[in-house]
This record gives sequence, C-alpha cells and structure tokens, in this order.
Amino acid sequence: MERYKVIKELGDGTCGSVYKALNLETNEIVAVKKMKRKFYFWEECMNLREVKSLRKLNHPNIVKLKEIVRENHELFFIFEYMEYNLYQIMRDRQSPFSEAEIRNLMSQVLQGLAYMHRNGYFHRDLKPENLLVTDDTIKIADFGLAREVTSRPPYTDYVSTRWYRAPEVLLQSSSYTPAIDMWAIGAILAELFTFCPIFPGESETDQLYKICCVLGTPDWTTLPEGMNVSRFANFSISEIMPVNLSDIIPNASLEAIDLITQLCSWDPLKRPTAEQALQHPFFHVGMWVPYPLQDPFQSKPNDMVEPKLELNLWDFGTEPDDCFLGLTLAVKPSVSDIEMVHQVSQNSREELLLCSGFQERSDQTVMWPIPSLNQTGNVPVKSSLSSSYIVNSQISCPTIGVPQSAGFTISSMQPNLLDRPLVAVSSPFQQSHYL
Ligand SMILES: Nc1ncnc2c1ncn2[C@@H]1O[C@H](COP(=O)(O)OP(=O)(O)OP(=O)(O)O)[C@@H](O)[C@H]1O
Repeated sequence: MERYKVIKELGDGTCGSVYKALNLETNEIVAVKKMKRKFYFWEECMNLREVKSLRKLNHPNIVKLKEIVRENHELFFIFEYMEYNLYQIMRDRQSPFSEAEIRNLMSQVLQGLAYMHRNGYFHRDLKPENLLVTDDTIKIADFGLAREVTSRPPYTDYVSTRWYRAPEVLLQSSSYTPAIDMWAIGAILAELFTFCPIFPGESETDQLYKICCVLGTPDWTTLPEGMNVSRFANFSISEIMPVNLSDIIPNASLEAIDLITQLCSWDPLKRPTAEQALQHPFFHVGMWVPYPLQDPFQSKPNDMVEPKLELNLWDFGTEPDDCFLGLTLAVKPSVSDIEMVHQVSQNSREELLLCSGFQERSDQTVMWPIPSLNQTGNVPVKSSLSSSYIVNSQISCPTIGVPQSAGFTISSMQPNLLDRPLVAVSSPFQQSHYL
C-alpha cells in the first residue's frame, strides 16, 4: 500500500472506511476502502460478495473495482474515485433537480441495475449514499450486500438501510428477489424530487407505518405468502388511506408519479423490472407543456396570437432515435414570431422553442425541450450537475398535513415528506401534460 498516499477520509461505513488517495505511481486519484475485519487467507477475500460481484460486473454505471490488496491481514479495495454521493448532492443543493436531471440520473442507475440483474446479482442496499456521482455520470457502489439471484434463500443476514427497505424484507420474508432493488429505486426517485426521504421510519415498525401512511394499507390478498403480517399488529392500520402522491411530490409530472407508484407497490410482482422501468413513459418525455396551457384558449386574451399546430414530417430524421424524437415533437407551433433558442453544449443538446405569443406571462411560455441521447443512450443533463452545490443551504417550504392513523404514537417520529416542509417549486412545470 506504499503506492497510495491517503488524502482524506471519505466515509466510514459498516464494513470499512473509505479514503481518497493518490496512486503515487500513476498520479491517479482513487478511493481506497479498508475493510474493518482482518483477512488471514486470500480465499476469504475472494469469497467476499463485494469481490465476487464486482469482479464480474463491468458497466459504465457500476463503480469500477481496480485492484484488491491484502497486506498484514488487512484488505484494501481500490476503486475508481467518484466526487460525490447522491445524498451529499441532495443535501447541498440549493434548488430542486429539474425533471430532466432526475430522468438522466435515474436512467443511468436503472441501466446499471438492469445490467446487474441481467447478470444474476441484486444489490440489496440501494440508497442515495451508495450512488456515486462525478460530473454527469452516476454509478452504483457498495456491493457488500450484493447477492446472486440464484443464491438460495433464506436470506437471514440482511441489514439494509431501513428507509429504502422493501415491505417484504420488513415483513421478514426469507425469500426475496431483485424487486427489492426496484422498491429502493422508487423511494430514491421520490426523494430526488423532494430531497426528503419518502418513508423515513425510525424503527422497523415505524417504517411499515410510514409506508402505510403514503400507500395506504395493503390489499392482504396481494401480499406474497410467507410474510410476517403480525408486524402490522403494532398499529391500527384499518383507517390508513393512501395519499395522493402528487400532493406530496408536487413537482413531479404525472409520468413520474406513475413510475413511483409502480415501483413502490406492496406486491413485489407488480413492480416493474429495471428493464421495464426504462421503458416507462417517464423516460420518453420529449415535450413539456406547462399547466396553464392545458386549457389555454379559454382564458386567452383577444390580442394573443394563436399558435397553429402543424405536423412537419421533414422534421423526422432517418435514425431510429430521430424517429422517436420526431414523433414526440411532431406538434410544433407555427406562429410567425416564433423564437428558436438552441442551447448546445459539449454533452447536451436542448432546443427550446419559445412561443413569444405567450411570453407576456412568464408562466405561459411554451417550451419544447428536446432531449437528445448521448452515446451511452442517456439523456444528457446539464454539465453543472455537480458543480453548483452550495454547502449547507436549506430549502424551506410549506407543510402538507396528512391524516395520521389512530392508535399509533407519532410524537417521536422523524419528520418526513408528510409532516415536514416540501420543496417549493415555483417553476411553471409543477403540473404538465403531453400532447
Ligand atoms: N469509489 C468511491 N469514490 C468516492 N467515494 C466513495 C467511493 N466508494 C465509497 N465512497 C464513499 O464512502 C462511503 C462509504 O462507502 P461504502 O458504502 O462502500 O462503505 P460501507 O462500509 O460498505 O458502507 P455501508 O455502511 O453503507 O455499507 C460512501 O457513501 C461514499 O460517500
């Protein structure tokens, strides 16, 4: 390990401490994870789940394990270095993510996860701290709990982070599937909009209660067999009705709400797989129309230029992706004083058609963002993703009240989405619909 010079500590997890270090031979910055327990034989190291899974997985959205060093019975993993984890980014950001940014982050995570599941592994501990970000790229890290899909239940040693834990795990099902990762993805997706965990339970029982407060009580007939439903007996669940997710995640589009709803299904079989989630309309949004335009012509002042909507087939390219974009962009305004704004950056291209007839009221600007795919198939996000964080800033917003069930004490509970301020979003994108 003399080849590495420690620069600073990055994190102290359950299994190991992680350091930023410089490789003195190559001048490369790396992350060194020093395992807490001792390893007396190489076989022990090679049998670690983290090693077994990471050695087999090679994907742009999975953090790369570069080297394993055993020295004086101590084990070190040398990883590629990533600048932030997603938790730090959400904590330090001053403004909410745009939906385009969330789409970009989520599509990358899902691509990494789909690859992992395809190759027979599930992660079991997805949470914002385990999603690492550098510039526009996000990667899945911490494979300490990863399991082979074909490994045999019962899984008794599972201790994942509570807030992202799927109900079947909370209900002590001993055989669960990659669908537990999809639950975590749903919870993370919701959090990306609000910067508040959606199910911040303080104990396992409270975790179930928090889930019930959002989703309502489950339909008992759809819960898979083998779940220890007696855990629900700790609180009165009969009266808990589901909340409208749009009320607690007001800045999410209907597509995002639908995807979160599907991912956070009580029934693991109802959750989409990572591949299926990538096909969800949330990832294929090419056109945003702000809320006031849902019914624009009823309240339109007389002198306002009415846009003619026309279908220009020559706007369609010949590439498959162009066809897709063309279809989503098929309806285009043709007012005479249309302004076309091209924002071209190295990694992203977003064209905004600004319909000036609506510019007198800022919330009526018609915008057609045109996300273009980069080489990896991701919708690029603004390159400032990781550069604009302001440390320790707070976002404050109004409280949303949620009926709490009788018969359960909530006095000491951690505030969550339901009882804590929400991100205030003043953008015209609060509600949207697609043509
Ligand atoms: N490759 C990396 N580059 C930069 N930072 C990293 C890297 N890997 C891990 N970290 C940082 O170290 C923290 C802890 O890492 P990791 O989750 O791998 O350790 P752990 O001991 O398994 O933790 P946990 O208690 O979550 O299981 C991460 O949240 C992250 O902030």
